[in-house]
Amino acid sequence: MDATGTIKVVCALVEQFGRVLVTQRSEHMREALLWEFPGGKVEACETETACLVREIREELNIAIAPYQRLKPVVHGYPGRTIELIPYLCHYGGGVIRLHEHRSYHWVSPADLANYTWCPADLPVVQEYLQLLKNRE
Ligand SMILES: Nc1nc2c([nH]c(=O)n2[C@H]2C[C@H](O)[C@@H](COP(=O)(O)OP(=O)(O)OP(=O)(O)O)O2)c(=O)[nH]1
Repeated sequence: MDATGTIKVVCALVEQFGRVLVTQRSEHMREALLWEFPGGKVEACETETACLVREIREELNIAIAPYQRLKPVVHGYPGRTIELIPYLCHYGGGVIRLHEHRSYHWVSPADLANYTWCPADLPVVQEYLQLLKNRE
């Protein structure tokens, strides 16, 4: 959390074979059953990328290598505000085992718009689609 009370959350856009990994929050989590890019809250004495690597290993059992930070999104949920910080990541090995999430999909860019996203993720999806267009 920073001085304004905003909660810092990092999330990973893990890419493999032209698809990106998306996860569905479980019924027990806040924002239940909505889709997100996996990640979590940054602890006080941890870098963003170290946090992301740790969270993805803990939640999904895979290794990742973050390589590009995207534009952070500040979003107000009832009672709290988060700053969602996305990173493009390479998949670094391991077999996905879900420890917290309900489900996961490897999604092609054209299908990203069909998911029911956490509201904070909508600008991230838009930026990612734009970035892919510029890569062509
Ligand atoms: N990991 C992740 N969280 C997101 C995304 N979009 C989004 O709005 N969030 C929200 C959901 C949660 O409110 C918060 C992340 O918190 P978390 O998953 O680490 O923990 P939590 O709130 O479920 O659980 P708690 O520790 O507060 O009880 O950020 C996203 O793409 N990835």
